[in-house]
Amino acid sequence: MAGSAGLAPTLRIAGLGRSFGRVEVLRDIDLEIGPGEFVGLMGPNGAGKSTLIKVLDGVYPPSAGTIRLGAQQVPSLGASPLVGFIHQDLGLIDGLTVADNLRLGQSPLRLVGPVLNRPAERAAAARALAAVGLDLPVTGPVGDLSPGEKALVAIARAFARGARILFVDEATSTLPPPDAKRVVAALRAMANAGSTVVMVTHKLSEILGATGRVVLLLDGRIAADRSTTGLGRAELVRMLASHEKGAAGPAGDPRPGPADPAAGGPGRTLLRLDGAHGGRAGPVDLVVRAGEVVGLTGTPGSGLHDVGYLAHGSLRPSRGTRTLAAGVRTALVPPHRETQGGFPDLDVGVNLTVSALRRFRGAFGLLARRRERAEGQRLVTRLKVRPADVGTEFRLLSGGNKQKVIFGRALLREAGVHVLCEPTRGVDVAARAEIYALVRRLPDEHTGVLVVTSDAEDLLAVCDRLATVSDGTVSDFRPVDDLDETALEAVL
Ligand SMILES: Nc1ncnc2c1ncn2[C@@H]1O[C@H](COP(=O)(O)OP(=O)(O)OP(=O)(O)O)[C@@H](O)[C@H]1O
Repeated sequence: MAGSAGLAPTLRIAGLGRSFGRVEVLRDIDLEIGPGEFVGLMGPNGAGKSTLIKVLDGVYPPSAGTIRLGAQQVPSLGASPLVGFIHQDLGLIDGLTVADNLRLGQSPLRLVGPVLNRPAERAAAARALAAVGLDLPVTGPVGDLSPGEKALVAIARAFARGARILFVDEATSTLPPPDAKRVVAALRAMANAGSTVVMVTHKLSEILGATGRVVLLLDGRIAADRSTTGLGRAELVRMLASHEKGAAGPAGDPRPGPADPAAGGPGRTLLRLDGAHGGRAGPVDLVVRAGEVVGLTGTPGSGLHDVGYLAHGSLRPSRGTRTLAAGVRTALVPPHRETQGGFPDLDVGVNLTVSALRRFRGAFGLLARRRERAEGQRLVTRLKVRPADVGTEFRLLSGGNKQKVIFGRALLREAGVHVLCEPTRGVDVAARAEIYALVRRLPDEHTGVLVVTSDAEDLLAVCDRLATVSDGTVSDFRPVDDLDETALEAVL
């Protein structure tokens, strides 16, 4: 892996700041990062991590400060061929081949005149892939690759174009654990070969397992910058928690287990799928009862999320049946917040309450606006949405804060069956603990929960029983107490 890389130049950032209107999102950022460093950039949702990356990329000019690459002061790093940026949207085109994606934006290799040198392009593509430990046909479409392979192709492309400093913004947050591990291992190999990697992540295991240095951003400032040598999980959680009340860590409170049958649940079946087919899923047999949290996991392409949509009702079974108990409503946290989540131009308050307006209707069907806003504000505070104001436009929120609002909206619906797809995607350590606590409190004699996620930590923290989805079908359920994270990853 990561063959003949030249050394990365040293990056020096001094006094960097960025404001939007009167809001100072980044302040006094000083960082010096040398060749071969693998830096993990952490911080709560809304701390300014993505804004920092965007300022460095040149998307936003800085309001203050300087950026130096080697000996040279530059307005941003985006124009330098020595620097690559990998955003969550990887910038690949599914319909093009791997080789064409790797050459995207560059002039084609030619034999003579207009005649393309396809063999040379393919050979260069194979070399680029080998540098990230990928061995797959370069003539196949990128659309056929797994999400992890796509991320590796994006990294290979940056590297092949000469990048020796790589910024990776939460590229692993949507990947199942085995894929995320492959990506992080490829980045580690690049750093070992003399490149510089700066990776934004909320995953403590990635910081501790792969990086050599952690930079903690809080409220737009650097709150800690230290080597990860000798740093343990507990201390890392403490670093975060010392600034974020409630960041008890992903373990959080112990899972209480299914509601006591003597107290009325679990037992009553709220939802059942019998031989249901829809999208890539089917045949699916599934029961969600009151008082329990049921978990489903699987790899991308397994039909996992389609099982969620079938359960929620947004996907109608083309065959088989879906039965909801009388009077039971469903609520959904969709897996892809950027495209399915919110109303970008409406404010956070409306985004929270829009699916639950009937709760706020009084006499003559009039909306009790004040009560609606107060309820929204309560959830904003509870879920630690930043900025903590129901009046903020949804589109201005950071990724993790959008996720919290979408989760809050599902809570407000007061449904009988909550279908939560990837409920903690992109949220910080404190919000994750809060979401776990809220999910654990949901099931009662009227309410059941279905968690559909590739995140093993979610399943272990909140579920009573779980099964895997593969080729669209659901395996036998196992009590979660029979499994640990390693066992779960092995089934994925
Ligand atoms: N164009 C903008 N106008 C106004 N405020 C903005 C704009 N872009 C970002 N912000 C604000 O800047 C803050 C930092 O956002 P940013 O996306 O950098 O956070 P983050 O640390 O990457 O969070 P996450 O972990 O949730 O992705 C947020 O409060 C966000 O609302």
